[in-house]
Amino acid sequence: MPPRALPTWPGNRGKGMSSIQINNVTKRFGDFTAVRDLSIDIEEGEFVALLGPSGCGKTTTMNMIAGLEEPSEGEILFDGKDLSSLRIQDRNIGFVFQNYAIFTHLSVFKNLSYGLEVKKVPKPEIERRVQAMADRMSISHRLDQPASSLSVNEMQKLAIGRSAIVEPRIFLLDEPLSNLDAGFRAYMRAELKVLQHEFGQTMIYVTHDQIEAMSLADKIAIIDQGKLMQYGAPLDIYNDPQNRFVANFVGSPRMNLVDGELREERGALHLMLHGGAEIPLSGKVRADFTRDGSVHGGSFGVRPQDIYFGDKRGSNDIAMHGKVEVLERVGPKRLAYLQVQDTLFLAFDDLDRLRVGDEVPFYLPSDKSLAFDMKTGRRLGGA
Ligand SMILES: Nc1ncnc2c1ncn2[C@@H]1O[C@H](COP(=O)(O)OP(=O)(O)OP(=O)(O)O)[C@@H](O)[C@H]1O
Repeated sequence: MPPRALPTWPGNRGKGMSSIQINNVTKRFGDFTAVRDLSIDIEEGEFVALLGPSGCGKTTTMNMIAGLEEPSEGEILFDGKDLSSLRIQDRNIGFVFQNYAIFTHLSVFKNLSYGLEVKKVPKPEIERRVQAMADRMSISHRLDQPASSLSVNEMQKLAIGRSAIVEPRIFLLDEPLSNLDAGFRAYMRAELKVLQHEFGQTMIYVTHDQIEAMSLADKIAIIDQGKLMQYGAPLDIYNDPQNRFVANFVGSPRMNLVDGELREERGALHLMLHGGAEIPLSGKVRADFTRDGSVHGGSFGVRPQDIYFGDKRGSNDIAMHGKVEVLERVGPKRLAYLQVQDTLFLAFDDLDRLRVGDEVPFYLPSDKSLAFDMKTGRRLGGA
């Protein structure tokens, strides 16, 4: 792994960060609606990830913030002001795209100095700032070389340094790490977090990688088919997903989400799963399913990390029985695939005693299990 760069950047705190308000923004391309009635408040200095599957409207949202696309409806305010009449180059927004946008025929120095020259910064000041940024990015030994001679990893650092050097009020990053190999990607993830802290800029980061979003962002906006599904701090989203889409999208390994019909018999409520198994509901998750009285079918959600084996720990925890189909090593733990009729549950083998083929009891903790309405996908009950 490359060594951490030692010098720190003097930073931008208090020098021109921006808050951004996206108010009821819709973007249509002809008959197609790419973004629907989107509202997000971003505080100054915050690091916000736009997260969602391919084609959900992340880049379109980013382009509207940048001024590259106009909203069909709604408005975007910077520090409470509408900048739509300002030229893009006057908005003071920095970009880093997946494909770098580096001038490969120019030297590393020229790439770094370009934005400052456009702003007519005095020459000695340019030299000082280029040197400081090159030191910060550990590419100062490459300053005189053409950018085309850089490795992919150095190129990525140059792309970030080039945008950061002009100290934009807002930094937009669109999948900036997707071309990197896994090791350097993890390093750059950590490095970006440090840089954001040093630069102090408002950053918006587009990604379809939930691990990247969870580890980097102060807040995540999860988007599906142009609609905002949830906006909040990573842990709040992880612990308290507001709908089935978010529950399914966030978390690794994914949450167990099983669908079925509710059936009540002599006071006992069961979720009859489509694969033939049934979950006897009790405690909090039972109350969640029945709270509004109108739900007949639902999804039951429980994270693999919350299922347990051995002795029952909570009086309302739900006892199940399944066959260990597969054991898969994930780091220091083993992930068990438990077959219950036609339904599979994933759980971590927390006692490290399971063997493939075993028929074992396991427990679903009622207070950590989630209920979703099957029709709308909305969360029932809640934290
Ligand atoms: N100029 C355009 N004209 C027509 N449709 C467009 C245009 N730009 C984007 N779209 C469509 O809008 C939808 C959202 O695209 P967008 O690029 O914002 O998604 P995304 O979430 O960034 O996806 P990806 O991760 O694949 O880039 C897609 O279906 C895309 O085909």
